[in-house]
Amino acid sequence: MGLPRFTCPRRGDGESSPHLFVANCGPAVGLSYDTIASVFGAYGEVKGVYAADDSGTRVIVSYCDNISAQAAMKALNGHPCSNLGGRSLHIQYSVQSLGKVNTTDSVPVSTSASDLDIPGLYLMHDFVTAKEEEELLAAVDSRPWQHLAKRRVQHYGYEFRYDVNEYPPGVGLSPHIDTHSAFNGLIFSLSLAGPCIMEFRKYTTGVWFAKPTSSSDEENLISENKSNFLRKAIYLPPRSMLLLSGEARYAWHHYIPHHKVDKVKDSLIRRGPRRVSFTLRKVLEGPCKCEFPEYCDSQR
Ligand SMILES: O=C(O)CCC(=O)C(=O)O
Ligand SMILES: [Fe+2]
Repeated sequence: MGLPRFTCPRRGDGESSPHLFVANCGPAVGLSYDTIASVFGAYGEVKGVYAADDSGTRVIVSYCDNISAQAAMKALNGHPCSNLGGRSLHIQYSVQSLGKVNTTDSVPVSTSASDLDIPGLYLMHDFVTAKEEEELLAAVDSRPWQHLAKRRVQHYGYEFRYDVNEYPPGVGLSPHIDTHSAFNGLIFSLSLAGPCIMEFRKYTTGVWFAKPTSSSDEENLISENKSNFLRKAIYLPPRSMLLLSGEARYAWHHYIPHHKVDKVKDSLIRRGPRRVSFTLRKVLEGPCKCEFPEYCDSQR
């Protein structure tokens, strides 16, 4: 299956395109493609709304003609839009190129940690029973959630530890390494309610510094050179426990793609209404002394 391919906006693309590259807009910020199509439809006939990348926050709105695109650009660029939850969109012209993007442009997803061959990575299936899962979900749902831009969290212990994360469909997490100087060498993550895939990246030239949720990370993600890292991915079913230790914890970025459907071997697996993860970390006393200084904020 293929989708139309659009090139990133370039200087000089001018106002000659019926295709708009729209940032700060998409399922990861709570705007469905139907809603976007209907809002942009006020300025002309919309041929389609497509994901511009896998961030969930950038889309291509494709009109039948340039005039409609110009009208939408004028009306919507940089202005808070009440029909889009008050969001201000950042719009640029984009151009459609020949050919199709292969939507399977993703790394093969393994179902067991041993297939990935990343030292220190472990996945235990059925770590809790269905009954325990239900009880854990009921326990967190009885407590207040804190709303972040794309997901909800609950903190236990220290305030900066995001120990329970809730991801709605289509929402993931930008690539990051949990800060070495803040937490010790073991990070556990228990997946409940819905599945997802987790991608691991080892950057071969330098480190890609990132905080998980800032929009500038998404900019970095789009512009990064995809050949400078190794990629591997694993399927995290509900009730499984992931352990990141050693090299997996210290040297590999982990990333949850912003997908609604994941391709796992030959199956397409829908994310489900939500995924809740219990992330368990231990606060580190003193500097990190890991064996991966090139990735370590204590040793740089
Ligand atoms: O949701 C998960 O399984 C991982 C969360 C995570 O990586 C984090 O909070 O740092
Ligand atoms: Fe993390």
